[in-house]
Amino acid sequence: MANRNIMVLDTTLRDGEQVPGAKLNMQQKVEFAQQLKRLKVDIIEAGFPASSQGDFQAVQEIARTVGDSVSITALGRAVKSDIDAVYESIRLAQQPLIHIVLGTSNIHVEKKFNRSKEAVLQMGVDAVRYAKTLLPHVQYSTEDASRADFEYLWSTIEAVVKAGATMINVPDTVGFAEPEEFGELIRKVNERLKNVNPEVILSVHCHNDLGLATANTLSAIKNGADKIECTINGLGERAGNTSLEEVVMALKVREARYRCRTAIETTELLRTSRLLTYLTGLDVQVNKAITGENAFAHSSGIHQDGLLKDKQVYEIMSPEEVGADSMELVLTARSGRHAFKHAVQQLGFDPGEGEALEQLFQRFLELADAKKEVYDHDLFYLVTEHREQAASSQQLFELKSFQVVTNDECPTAALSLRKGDTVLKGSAVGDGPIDALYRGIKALTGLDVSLKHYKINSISRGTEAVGRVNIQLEYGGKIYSGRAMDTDIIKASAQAFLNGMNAALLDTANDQSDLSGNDRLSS
Ligand SMILES: CC(=O)SCCNC(=O)CCNC(=O)[C@H](O)C(C)(C)COP(=O)(O)OP(=O)(O)OC[C@H]1O[C@@H](n2cnc3c(N)ncnc32)[C@H](O)[C@@H]1OP(=O)(O)O
Ligand SMILES: CC(C)C(=O)C(=O)O
Ligand SMILES: [Mg+2]
Repeated sequence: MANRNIMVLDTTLRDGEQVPGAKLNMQQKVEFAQQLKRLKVDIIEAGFPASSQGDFQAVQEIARTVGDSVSITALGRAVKSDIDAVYESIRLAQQPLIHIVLGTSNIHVEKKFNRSKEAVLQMGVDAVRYAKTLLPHVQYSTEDASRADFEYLWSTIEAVVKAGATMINVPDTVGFAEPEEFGELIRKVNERLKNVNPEVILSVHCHNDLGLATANTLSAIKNGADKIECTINGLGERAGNTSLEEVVMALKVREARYRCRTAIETTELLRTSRLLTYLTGLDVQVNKAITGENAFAHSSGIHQDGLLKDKQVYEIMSPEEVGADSMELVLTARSGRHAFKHAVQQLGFDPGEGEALEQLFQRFLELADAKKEVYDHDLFYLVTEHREQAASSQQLFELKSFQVVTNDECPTAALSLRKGDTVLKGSAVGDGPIDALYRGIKALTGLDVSLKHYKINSISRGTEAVGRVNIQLEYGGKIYSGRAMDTDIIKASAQAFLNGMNAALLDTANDQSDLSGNDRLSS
């Protein structure tokens, strides 16, 4: 049996934008919509045009500039003026779709609208009839469906389908459903819907209040849903929406079980997630499935050993499949001899055997206990010092001291670095303290690097919180990462930048030795 196609509607620009702090301007929305097109989503929900002139214009601009090969929709209430705003904003797209929402649960009908069920149902029918005079494609969302009385929900669906709705969206608006129950709801709706009009597309829209959005969406797919609504990074009202990357990868990795596929270009997933983080300033938790920083990082010895023997031992999908760099082995005091040996060999050294290896490994453990994470340049020092090859370590930079003065006028950084036996001192001004620091480091090292990514997270609470800084820089056409942790976030920022530079220097040294056929770094 051929795999079933599941349509993907991305609502990051509508439900995702309902998150406090996630407000984007028009240019940012268009940039994100362009990335969604590269990701190959089927439908982009671009906004709620009746809410403000700014949102109307953003939806219109997305429809005009991005809506040539991807369907564009926007949301409105079951109110004529909202539907007019939706129509006017999306009509320039090639495949415009009007989206109308109206509550179906007793709570919504009684508390929000204070009307009879019949009156609310009629509002929905009238809204769909009106929308159909404007466009052929109309989606109707039965808001709060998972808490609705089933027979009332069904009469609403039947009535709006008869009025011309071409898509029925069943939302778990408040994230109340659990997977078995939601699957059963979709199975029942699907069964009846196919008898009324088999052409109508059945869609689901889940929220994550109990952390079940992905599970509920997958359960709905198993039970006949043709279309899913999701957001990148699971961004959305309250605890968020179904995370697009999680459902798409679950369908891909467990294809044999679901027998469903989406058109999503999975290698664009991480790029899309990073763009959203950059545009909104809302970070992804480090252990978030698929797009979290640690999603493909392995730090314990038994896992690292298994992965080095065969990636499948601890990897169910390859990082490259979602657009991430290849798997990352993070060296910590929980790492074992296999991972340590591998890292030393990657640097171009021979880690030795027997007693020699054991001595080196014990020194590594001491360092790892003190430093939490051990980076390439730490290993480099460890190995070269151990072998009395101090001359080779002349090329790496170490932070000796720094002072940053920050004010409105000209934030300034004064710092000194050590390079082998030489101490380099200098200062710089910048747009802010980190900018001043990085300008100073660049001037002292003389390395023409460009900073591509800077991220800081707090990894503990209180005034003693440890800041973890991750950077990416470009040097010689390649991207290098650096990270560092410290209770002083300015120090962590300087150290991460230097770690990235040292990684670039080590790589360059290795490339040169490869070219000359003379392994300069090995003993
Ligand atoms: C589950 C969801 O995510 S639904 C989408 C949520 N998105 C948004 O709310 C978009 C942003 N919202 C807005 O900009 C504004 O709330 C607007 C423009 C929609 C409405 O603003 P206002 O006219 O000032 O109304 P306000 O928001 O205070 O109240 C909502 C009104 O719409 C009514 N309403 C709510 N949902 C619907 C609906 N689906 N269909 C028709 N009327 C509705 C409410 O009953 C209330 O009407 P009332 O004044 O008669 O009691
Ligand atoms: C508009 C609808 C689909 C919605 O966002 C919800 O019910 O959560
Ligand atoms: Mg929602």
